[in-house]
Amino acid sequence: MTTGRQPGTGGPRPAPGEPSLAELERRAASNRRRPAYGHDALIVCDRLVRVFTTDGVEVQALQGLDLLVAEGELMALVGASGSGKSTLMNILAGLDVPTAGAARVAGRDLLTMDAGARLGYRRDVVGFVWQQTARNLLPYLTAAQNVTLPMQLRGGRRRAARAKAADELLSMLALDHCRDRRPHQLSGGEQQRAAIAVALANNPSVLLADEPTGELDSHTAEQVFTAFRTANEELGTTIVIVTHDQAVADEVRRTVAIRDGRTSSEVLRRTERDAATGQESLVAREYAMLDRAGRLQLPADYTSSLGMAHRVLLELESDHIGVWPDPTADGAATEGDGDGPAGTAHGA
Ligand SMILES: Nc1ncnc2c1ncn2[C@@H]1O[C@H](COP(=O)(O)OP(=O)(O)OP(=O)(O)O)[C@@H](O)[C@H]1O
Repeated sequence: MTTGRQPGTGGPRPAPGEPSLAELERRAASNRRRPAYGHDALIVCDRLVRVFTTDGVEVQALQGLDLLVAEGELMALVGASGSGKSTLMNILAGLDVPTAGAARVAGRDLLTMDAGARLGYRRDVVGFVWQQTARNLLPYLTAAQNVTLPMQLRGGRRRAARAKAADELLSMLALDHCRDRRPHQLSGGEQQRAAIAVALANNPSVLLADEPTGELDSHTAEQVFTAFRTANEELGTTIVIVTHDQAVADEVRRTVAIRDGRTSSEVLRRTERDAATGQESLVAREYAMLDRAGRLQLPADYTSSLGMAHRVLLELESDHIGVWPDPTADGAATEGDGDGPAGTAHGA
């Protein structure tokens, strides 16, 4: 990678009101004094690596994945099959251990926990909802008994208190009528909502869900998603949902895409109010991820359309970085093609 212009080696003077290069350098230096990565996040994945070895063949399921999730967030993870989503969820659930990197959830270090701490973590800190009902609910227990079971296993609450807490959870998720039914007497959507109640039984900090609406029609999926939203809003539970369901991904404020074992892009949605009409609308914007080494994954369709490969030219401007194809490369778009920089990284 070649930089077209280095700070301090010339280039146009900043326009009035724009920061000087000395100012940009000062800002860069102060960035270096920032607190540790993810110090205030509830979930911190720092250059997470997971390598599986089967019959001597290595698969790098996670390849230095960075992810921060704030307390109280409700967010979605998306990505093609094999991109590493389930591997990440299994690590966050305390069911698998990363090969390298760091992972912390609610202050617990997922790499160094011993078996006892791991058990406590799975019982008290995280709850999970899987796609397959059989993994979520015991078939011979009623919905209420399924919800009280994790409380019983944890201990500390009397029977009446457990029953009351289970009733409250089922009621919050609009499942009062299912209280005394066994899983086979519940619809698919009711089963998944009961699974959410079970996952919330011990009031975890984090609720993880892997394809929770994968086997449901869109109307039922919507009801299940509403249950997640209720848990997030009423109990403040931080929720991470892996999904292929675009409708679910569109409902949350932040959707993180994973590609080849790394976070590659994020879509943030926020409500904006039109200053003139006062009308509110939801605006979604896609961001590329800049990792802590400064690496940026440019979308393949952007780079291929401009013939970018291996080397690019960078240009630092006061408010963005321009990314240009290497004019010496075979097949690269020649300078003057198009009418602007090949790619830009505003604010990067
Ligand atoms: N236990 C394992 N042993 C060997 N390879 C594995 C194992 N688990 C996952 N992998 C491999 O790691 C990569 C990531 O798999 P993972 O299941 O995390 O992807 P995914 O994004 O969840 O896919 P899907 O959406 O299909 O569930 C894949 O190449 C997969 O084959």
